[in-house]
Amino acid sequence: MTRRISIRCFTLRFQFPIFKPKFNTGIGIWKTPFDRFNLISSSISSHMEIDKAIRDCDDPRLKTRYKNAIYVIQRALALYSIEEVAFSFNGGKDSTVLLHLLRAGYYLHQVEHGRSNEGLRDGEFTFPIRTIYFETPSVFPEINSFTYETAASYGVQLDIIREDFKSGLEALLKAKSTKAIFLGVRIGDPTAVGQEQFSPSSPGWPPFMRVNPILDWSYRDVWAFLLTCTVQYCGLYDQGYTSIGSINDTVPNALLRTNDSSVGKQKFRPAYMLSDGRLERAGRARKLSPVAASNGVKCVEPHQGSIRTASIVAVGDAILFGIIEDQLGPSLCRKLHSIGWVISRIATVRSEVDSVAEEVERLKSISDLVFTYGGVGPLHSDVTVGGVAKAFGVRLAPDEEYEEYLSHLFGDKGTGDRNEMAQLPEGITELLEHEKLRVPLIKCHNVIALSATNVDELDRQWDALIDLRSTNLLASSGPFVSKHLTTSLSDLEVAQPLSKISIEFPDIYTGCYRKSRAGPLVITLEGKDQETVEAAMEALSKKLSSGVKQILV
Ligand SMILES: Cc1cc2nc3c(=O)[nH]c(=O)nc-3n(C[C@H](O)[C@H](O)[C@H](O)COP(=O)(O)O)c2cc1C
Ligand SMILES: Nc1ncnc2c1ncn2[C@@H]1O[C@H](COP(=O)(O)OP(=O)(O)OP(=O)(O)O)[C@@H](O)[C@H]1O
Ligand SMILES: [Mg+2]
Repeated sequence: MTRRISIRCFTLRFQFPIFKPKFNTGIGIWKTPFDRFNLISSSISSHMEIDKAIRDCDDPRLKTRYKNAIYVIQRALALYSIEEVAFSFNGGKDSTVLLHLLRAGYYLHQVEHGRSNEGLRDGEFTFPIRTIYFETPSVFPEINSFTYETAASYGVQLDIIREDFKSGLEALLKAKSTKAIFLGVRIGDPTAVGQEQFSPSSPGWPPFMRVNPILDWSYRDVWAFLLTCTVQYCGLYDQGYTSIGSINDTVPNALLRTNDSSVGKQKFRPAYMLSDGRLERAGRARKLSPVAASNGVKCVEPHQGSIRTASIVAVGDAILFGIIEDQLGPSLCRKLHSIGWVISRIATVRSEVDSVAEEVERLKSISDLVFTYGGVGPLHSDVTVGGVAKAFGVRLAPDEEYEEYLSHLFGDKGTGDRNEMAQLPEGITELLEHEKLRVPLIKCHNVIALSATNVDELDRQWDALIDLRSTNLLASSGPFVSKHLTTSLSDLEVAQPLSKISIEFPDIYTGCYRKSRAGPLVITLEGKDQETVEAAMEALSKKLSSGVKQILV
């Protein structure tokens, strides 16, 4: 059964190695960022040396990524003339990688066509591809100066555009015949969803081909390349920035914060120290709460006293057929309730992609967080992740970071060449890592796919989620205060006074149950504010007068 297999999958112990870039460049071995500064002066500047640095390095994954990216660049240069292509450069790390790939790719393309001297001016290589930079008033000054300085260093002629992307591109295409634009977009970027290495611009945009040579590169590939090639990158990345937007929406990544507060100012480790590349954009949502950010909705930070809602989707035919009794749902409800969250719905669905997708799609728009459990694993009935992808309208794509976790768990006992379990919703997946978890939890916007298959595992995953303070996912919204009352009155006698209380105290939840038909009725009043709950209880006791047996706290 799915559930058993999943238990086995996730109970082995292993430690995912923090990304330690291999700095063996053939020039020297870097150990610390400090060493890196010493090396900058001897940094590689020639386009040929980029190619050599990669060939000489001992990182097979980087070599493969490089080879594929160069292949895409060469295909583009074969399909379009040099006048018909442009490069969209903004000084960010991804576009810096692409700049150097284009330098190497163009050189290799020329060599292939027996024209290795073209593009050389006074022994210096002039970057031959028209380069566009959309400069905005809200750009980080460090990014702006890096963009200009880099352009000057590598003979790049920058076309500065001070319009929005669409209008700027329209004007560019009118002025100069541009058929293809190179971009440093990578899978995982919100804008990458649905893109291939060659993707026509979207409907409504001016017509050109978007060429994405590093689409399949991971965060660590980017850093492995920049460090291996010893090329300069914008200094903000050494100050904890991991993905850079505008000054209004970008802060250093809290996951890189150091404990050193001696100087009274927060300090951050460099970007390449971030171990989980999926959290690269964690510094890109300063003004949004995590939940709202993932919904694309603007709202204030979560605060004590506000109501936060969760929904739960249990996936499993075995629950619906009555073969197993679901214990995780009630346990999760108790946990959420204990931190003041309101559970709006708990639904159990068949182990079918469409059933999961339908429920998740509905609940994700009415809840702050949706939890799923069941249906995670290697079996054909393990459809939850596929259902979540479908709910968000994205496809499943291989996820290297996750694959690495799984290969640590399974070794060679994977499921063949393509590990289906390592296919995650493309462009929207965040891996929630924690030392208590053998495998990180999968989070897609406001949906968390729990892999727990029993209450112990659920406890562990819950503790990890609570502990992930940097994500502030499960911030307490202020605990509920409750008071109970027992009465010997009948339901009919209680009905009217209770409905009056609901009207008088709209913020109070009321609930009634009897342990047995003949036993007393237990009424619960619950709310966030102690005084209101007490006032409601007093009002109710007065209304029931002699029928009240006991008030319990
Ligand atoms: C050269 C270029 C071409 C773009 N083409 C498209 C496009 O075809 N469709 C689209 O929706 N967005 C397009 N965009 C916009 C990007 O997808 C994205 O909105 C932009 O890079 C801002 O990303 P950010 O919000 O992460 O800063 C393009 C941007 C640039 C610079
Ligand atoms: N203002 C801009 N001018 C020119 N190109 C841009 C601009 N903004 C984005 N792009 C293009 O879109 C790509 C993706 O942008 P994105 O912000 O994801 O990456 P980046 O800026 O290179 O690196 P980072 O993720 O660290 O910010 C860039 O590599 C670049 O090709
Ligand atoms: Mg950027």
